[in-house]
Amino acid sequence: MKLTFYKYQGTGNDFVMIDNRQQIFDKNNTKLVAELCDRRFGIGADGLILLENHPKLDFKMVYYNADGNESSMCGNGGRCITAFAKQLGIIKNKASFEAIDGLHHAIVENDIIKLQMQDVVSVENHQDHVFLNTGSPHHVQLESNLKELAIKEVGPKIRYGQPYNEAGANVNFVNKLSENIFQVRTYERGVEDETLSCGTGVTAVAIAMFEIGETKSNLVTLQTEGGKLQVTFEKQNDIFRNIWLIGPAIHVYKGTITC
Ligand SMILES: N[C@H](CCC[C@H](N)C(=O)O)C(=O)O
Repeated sequence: MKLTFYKYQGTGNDFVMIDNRQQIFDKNNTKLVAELCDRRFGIGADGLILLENHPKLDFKMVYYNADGNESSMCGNGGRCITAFAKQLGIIKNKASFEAIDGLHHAIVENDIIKLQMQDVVSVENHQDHVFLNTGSPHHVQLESNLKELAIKEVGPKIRYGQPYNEAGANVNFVNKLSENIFQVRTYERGVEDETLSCGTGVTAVAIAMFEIGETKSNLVTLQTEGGKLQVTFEKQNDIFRNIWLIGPAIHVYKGTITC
């Protein structure tokens, strides 16, 4: 089969995007998804995203990690699919779409996409880390020397360790640069490697830093290996609402592949 795909990246978190409105893609073919995401034998990406029709909303988003398995919400992917929908002429500068964690609204301002994330109702503040779910599960811990951090060794130990085990969590290491600017490195579940940024991850970091008092600002800048992201939110009665993930989403190239 000849497959047309679009390569997108959001602060270095990259995706194979497929217009699946005609339902042409074999969604149960985990091996195919992993092969397409393979950086040596395939196109290469952190994940694969299907854009599908929705009966009421602009579109539906289906997300797969690079290991080929469908997974939880991808924040950078949500920003990239919004840019993709605009490129396809499905939307102009606003979108409402369904993802695995529910309804999302998005706003396009040139290359910058603002994506509304689901509310966060629980933030677990542990002794040496914070755990919360921003559409995907995230472990957040402060780490002063991110430059020297052996993330490929330390990341999996936490991702597979207690209490996450096989189901796992994404692991975010944070260094505070100023009152409302934090440097972040992320080891991602399902990619099983460091990604240059993680959208639900930086959202988790911003909320976690506010929760533990490392910032009093509700507009937080996250410096990732792949670039700058911003997160805004409001905390009302112990619930974090009106959460927006803001940053670039770039079309890299369009291609075809026989598979
Ligand atoms: N790997 C994550 C999903 C993608 C998250 C990330 N790419 C983002 O931008 O939020 C997980 O399995 O929980």
